[in-house]
Amino acid sequence: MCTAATYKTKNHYFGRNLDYDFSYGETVTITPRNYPFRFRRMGEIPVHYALIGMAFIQQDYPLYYDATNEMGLSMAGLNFPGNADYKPEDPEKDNITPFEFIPWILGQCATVDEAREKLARLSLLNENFTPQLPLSPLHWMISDRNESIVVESVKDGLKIYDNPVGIMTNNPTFDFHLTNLVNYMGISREDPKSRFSDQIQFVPYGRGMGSIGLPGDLSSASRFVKAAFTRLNSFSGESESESISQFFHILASVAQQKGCCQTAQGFEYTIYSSCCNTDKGIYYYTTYENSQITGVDMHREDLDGRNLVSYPLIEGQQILMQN
Ligand SMILES: C[C@H](CCC(=O)NCCS(=O)(=O)O)[C@H]1CC[C@H]2[C@@H]3[C@H](O)C[C@@H]4C[C@H](O)CC[C@]4(C)[C@H]3C[C@H](O)[C@]12C
Repeated sequence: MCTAATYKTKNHYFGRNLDYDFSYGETVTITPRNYPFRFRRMGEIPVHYALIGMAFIQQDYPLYYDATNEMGLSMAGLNFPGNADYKPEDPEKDNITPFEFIPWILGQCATVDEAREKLARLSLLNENFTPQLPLSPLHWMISDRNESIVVESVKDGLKIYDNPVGIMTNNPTFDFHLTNLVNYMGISREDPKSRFSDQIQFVPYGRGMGSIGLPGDLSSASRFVKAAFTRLNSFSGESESESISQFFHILASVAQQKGCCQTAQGFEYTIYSSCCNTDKGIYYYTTYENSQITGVDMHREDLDGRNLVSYPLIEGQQILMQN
């Protein structure tokens, strides 16, 4: 399971929980402007926007999970098993493999509107990175500081949804999540008013009772509702510290603790949580065992370089002893 989110104060923030049962060895990866992006069917883009995000580097290629470019456009891929359907080559379209999708959009687009133009010609090509690294079934959220969309390549084509909620999780398709949210319209941050019956008057016996019924389970549908409620009711100051603290709290509301979701390989857990200040190009993260927020600033690197820059995750707790 995974959850992605956006958040805006003075700056704009984009990030996600990466929930899975094992790690590929991903690193915070900066792709500078002059690293040549070679596409399987679309030739080479020698110069493009610089990117920062989380990626698994293979054969000197950044396989991004989520990233932001220097213009503040961001993108995250989340699992979409059983629904993702990638296509054979279509001579009428821009054929991009799913693992090239983040570089293709973030390398060239500054806004969601520009991404929409590229998406109008796009087909997601059914071609593996290598036989050892087959394609993952994914869907994506793309966001700038003003709006978000969701992209799903399914049996009957490429679907693009406006995402007014600024949250995304996993299955089923995105339209379900928006409809499902309506089931929770009675939930509120305020004390509930009794509408049970006019024959009996209820008085709340404690705080937080307006949110009774908000789901707390780990399913994708429930995480969507919980994260949407938390994000849409979020209140924080505008400083960097207050904003990223609030962002990590939104993600924490749907984080997964080891042991609660069993898989064939073990347990699904929140391997990392990320929060990118998309205006400043600073990528913050925590890991399951490192609650300290660590940051990597793309503008401290040579963005005109040609080589990938990779920061291994700091994974152990950084405990500050106070005595
Ligand atoms: C597993 C990750 C998604 C996490 C998630 O959504 N979990 C939910 C599980 S569930 O539905 O609820 O069961 C996805 C997100 C990005 C994916 C990676 C990126 O797409 C980059 C490459 C792409 C290659 O084709 C496969 C390896 C890979 C390195 C992918 C492995 C894996 O599928 C990742 C890491």
